[in-house]
This record gives sequence, structure tokens and C-alpha cells, in this order.
Amino acid sequence: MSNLLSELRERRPLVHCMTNIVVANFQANGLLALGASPVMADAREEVEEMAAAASCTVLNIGTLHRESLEAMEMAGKAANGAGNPVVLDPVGAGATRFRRDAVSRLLGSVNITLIRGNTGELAALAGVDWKASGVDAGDGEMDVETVAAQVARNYDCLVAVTGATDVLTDGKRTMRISGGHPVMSRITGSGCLLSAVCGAFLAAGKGDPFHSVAAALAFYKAAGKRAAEVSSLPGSFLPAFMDQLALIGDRDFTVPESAKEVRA
Ligand SMILES: Nc1ncnc2c1ncn2[C@@H]1O[C@H](COP(=O)(O)OP(=O)(O)OP(=O)(O)O)[C@@H](O)[C@H]1O
Ligand SMILES: Cc1ncsc1CCO
Ligand SMILES: [Mg+2]
Repeated sequence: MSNLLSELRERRPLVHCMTNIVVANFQANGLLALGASPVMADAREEVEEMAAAASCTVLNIGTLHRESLEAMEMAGKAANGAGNPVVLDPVGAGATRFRRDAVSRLLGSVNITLIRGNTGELAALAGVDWKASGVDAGDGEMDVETVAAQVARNYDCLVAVTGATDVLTDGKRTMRISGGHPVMSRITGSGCLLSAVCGAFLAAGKGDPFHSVAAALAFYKAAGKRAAEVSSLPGSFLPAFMDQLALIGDRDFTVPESAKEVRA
């Protein structure tokens, strides 16, 4: 059993979120429920200071515009300078040219620790032919483990691709995490909040970042599963899910022991 969650709650990491207007409140509440401390800040005038003061920065392009993209680049570089982890959530990366270009720009100028997205977003990052559907996963065929590992090697970062089964890779090792419940994809922002939760776990973990993200994914799946036992309808699932983010402890979820080696 890992005690990462207890350490996280003890440390209460400050998670700097540059996020979208849909999920900001949900993300802040979810981080508080988990035991982290959220701060939303995206003005160019302050992001460098905030990123340096925080324990990690989360860049979410869900409702991006020119100014926020510029601010994200500044924040990402400041977080890099402070040695803090940076999570990129490439929301709807395949939906428009602006989003594709924004993701390339961020990946080209900031050292990203983790990219967390759904299959459609992974396809966009990898240039795989895909039927994009706004911010949803969309439709298409690809070997998620192989493509995610290629993207991880390309950008020298961790990649977490979520869905019915989550895949985590650093380009050399791959891990699959199952669990959760389909209702998790029927509320908006469950992926966005997860990206911020991964940031909190990365900030709390002193060891292998791969292990910290694996723990975050397993924790979140467990919270979804337990909340769906209370209600699997979206409206009443939401508060039950918030409660589980606060209730679950280290002994209530299992991080898979072994990661599979992948061939480059
Ligand atoms: N069918 C499913 N069964 C079990 N868990 C699921 C399912 N779909 C999604 N999840 C879980 O929901 C969480 C969010 O993942 P998802 O891939 O839906 O994110 P997303 O598409 O980026 O969401 P959003 O953009 O709305 O924030 C993850 O923990 C994932 O494991
Ligand atoms: C619905 C939606 N549109 C832009 S961001 C967002 C939140 C889920 O990704
Ligand atoms: Mg998403």
C-alpha cells in the first residue's frame, strides 16, 4: 500500500490551475475535497509569480484564447524554472486548428511532466486519423498503448490516456488501470479535474512520477466506482463523487504493481 494520499493531505499542495470556464468551480471543489489547495490564475501579469509559488501548474486549453495561451506559456516556463511539475490537458486538441497549434506551441516551449487526455486528444497529438467530436473522445481506431508510448518518447514526458480503461506510459513502461464507472463520462470536467488531481499527486510524490500518476488514476477510478454505488445518474453522482474524493484513503485503492515494458 502506498501512503501517497496521506502525504498529499498532509502537504496540501497548492495547485495552480489555468483552466477553462466550464470546469473551474468543479476543479477547485474537487481539489479541496481531495485535500489539495486550488488557485485559479491566468492573467499574464501574475502567472509567473503564481506558478513559481505553487507546487504544480495545470495547463488546460478547454476554452483557450490568444491571451491565455500566451499566459500558459509564461506560466509553464516559470514552473519549469522553479522545478515544479506541469500537467497539460489538451482538451479538444483535434477539434480545431487553433487547439492543435496551441498544443504544439506549449509542447515546444514548456517541459511538460504529464499529458492527460482522452483517446481523441491522443490521436490529435499523434496525427492519427480520427473523427473528433468537440471535447469528447470521438471515434477511430488506434493501438492506444503504442501511440501513447510514441507521444511520451517524442515529448519526453508521461502520457495518461483515460477512458473505460486508463493507460499510463513514460514511453518505456506502460500500465493499464481499470475501474471507475461509465457515468464519469456523463458529467462535464471529470477529465479536467483528474488532470489537476494528477498534478496534486505529482507535487506530493517524492519518488517516481510514474508511480505518483498511477496512484492518482487508481484513486480517481476508485472514487468514481464508489460514488456510482450511491448513484449512477449524473445529477446525484456529482455530489457523491465529491464526497468520495474526500472519503477515500490510501487503503481504499490499489495501484497496479507491475508496468509492462514496451519496445521502442
Ligand atoms: N466508460 C468508462 N468507464 C469507467 N471509467 C470511465 C469511463 N469513461 C471515463 N472514465 C473515467 O472518467 C475519468 C475522466 O476520463 P475521460 O476520458 O472521460 O476524460 P475527458 O474526456 O477528458 O473528460 P472532460 O473533457 O469532460 O473533462 C477518468 O478517470 C476515466 O478513467
Ligand atoms: C464542454 C467543454 N467545452 C470546452 S472545455 C469543456 C469541459 C470539458 O472538457
Ligand atoms: Mg478532457
